[in-house]
Amino acid sequence: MNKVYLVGFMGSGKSAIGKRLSTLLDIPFYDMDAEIVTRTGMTIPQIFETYGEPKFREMETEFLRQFPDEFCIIATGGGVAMRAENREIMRQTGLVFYLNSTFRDIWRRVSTDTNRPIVQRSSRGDLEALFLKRKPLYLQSAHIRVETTNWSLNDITQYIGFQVLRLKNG
Ligand SMILES: Nc1ncnc2c1ncn2[C@@H]1O[C@H](COP(=O)(O)OP(=O)(O)O)[C@@H](O)[C@H]1O
Ligand SMILES: O=C(O)C1=C[C@@H](OP(=O)(O)O)[C@@H](O)[C@H](O)C1
Ligand SMILES: [Mg+2]
Repeated sequence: MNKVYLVGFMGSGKSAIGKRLSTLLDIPFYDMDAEIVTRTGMTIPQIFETYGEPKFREMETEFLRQFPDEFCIIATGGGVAMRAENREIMRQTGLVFYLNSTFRDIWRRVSTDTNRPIVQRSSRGDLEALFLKRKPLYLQSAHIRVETTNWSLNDITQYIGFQVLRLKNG
């Protein structure tokens, strides 16, 4: 096990926890969205608008395929665990944590965000349907499920850090 992957729906805390976890464990952190933004020189909404969602999904898979072998934290985007190839790469190259949140928390966090094109084009009902549809695939991709409701970012970070050290050294 080398990489630590965080998966889960938009707003479940993957990026925020990934960053904290990287500080706690003193290992590098990569946010897949931020990496794709840097590589393309475009924002996520611009990529969706210019090239379309399928091309963005291809960029995500390409990122996973080419990423070097190193002990690091990777915050995935919320759609990454939907592709079988992505799930396979993640499970074979690392330990996958699913951050499980309630839809109520998710909606509170993301509904006004303009940087998530899927939120922009969805009603609350549409987004909740997507949340329910995706959940089984997050579960399929993950080695460990983390319940985040009523937990602070620091609590969740400490818990995942403890599990990583336990599994890496054990
Ligand atoms: N457990 C939590 N407690 C408090 N705030 C949270 C929690 N999880 C996420 N957040 C906040 O919700 C927002 C979205 O989180 P983010 O890390 O961007 O999610 P993701 O990368 O999974 O889409 C951020 O402002 C983050 O700080
Ligand atoms: O769930 C999704 O399909 C997406 C989630 C986003 O990442 P976060 O989960 O970090 O918001 C980003 O990759 C893009 O807007 C698509
Ligand atoms: Mg994120």
